[in-house]
Amino acid sequence: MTDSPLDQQHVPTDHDVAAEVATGAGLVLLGLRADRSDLDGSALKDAGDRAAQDHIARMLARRRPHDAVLSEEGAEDPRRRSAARVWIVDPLDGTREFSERPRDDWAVHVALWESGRLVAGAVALPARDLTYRMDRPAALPARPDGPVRLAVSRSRPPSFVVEIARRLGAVTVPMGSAGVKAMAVLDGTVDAYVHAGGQYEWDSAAPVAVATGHGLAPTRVDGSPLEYNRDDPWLPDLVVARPEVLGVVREALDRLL
Ligand SMILES: Nc1ncnc2c1ncn2[C@@H]1O[C@H](COP(=O)(O)O)[C@@H](OP(=O)(O)O)[C@H]1O
Ligand SMILES: [Mg+2]
Repeated sequence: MTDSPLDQQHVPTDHDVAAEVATGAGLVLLGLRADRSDLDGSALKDAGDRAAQDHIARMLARRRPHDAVLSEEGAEDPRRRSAARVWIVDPLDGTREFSERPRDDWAVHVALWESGRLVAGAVALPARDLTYRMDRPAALPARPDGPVRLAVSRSRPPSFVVEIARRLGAVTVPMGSAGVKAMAVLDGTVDAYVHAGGQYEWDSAAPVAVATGHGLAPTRVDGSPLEYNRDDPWLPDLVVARPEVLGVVREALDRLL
């Protein structure tokens, strides 16, 4: 029996939408960076934030018109407090690195929160031509012997994380963007990403969705669950660790807190 034309139509899942929207915004950002050589520094950051936000808002309105959106660059959407489905978006994470051509450590984050949990998400790393998806996990590469490798902010490494690294005898690996750091755990570049001292829900939602899809169990630094779509989107700390180091990282965090 052959499928009817309707059966053959591909109905995009929420995962597909997250990946399509994040990848598409990444292409817009790459184009902007290539075409607008007249822009630099804060002008390029602002243009990037705006172009990616416009693309994402337009695509989500087209693909998922009934859902609310919480975006770093968007106006507060009053529907989001009562909505069952909210897209949590950072149109350009690692804005500073985006503005420093030719750095590639910047990302686009698109996640979907539904009734209390993250159910879809994608992190695009446009300058590396990669999009990580919650629903397409790859096995983590084997961990090499040696000290724990911790991803930290290259521009403002939190003193809390520097102290954790000292106590663990860890090597710190500086890079921009929360999404890039979380994906560096998945691609085996580092063993863990620990952050404290300030961040918002959009900085971690999509990276946490993707890391969860890859079998990891991200938490707050005190081990409590990460909660999204709260009234105040301030969500200042995060731990994403591969299983082999989670125990020692947790122990160091518990001692310091
Ligand atoms: N102390 C802090 N307060 C607020 N946001 C912070 C922060 N430290 C890091 N972030 C945000 O987390 C993201 C990753 O930062 P970093 O590259 O330093 O690790 C950046 O997002 P944006 O680039 O979207 O602003 C940055 O603004
Ligand atoms: Mg961000």
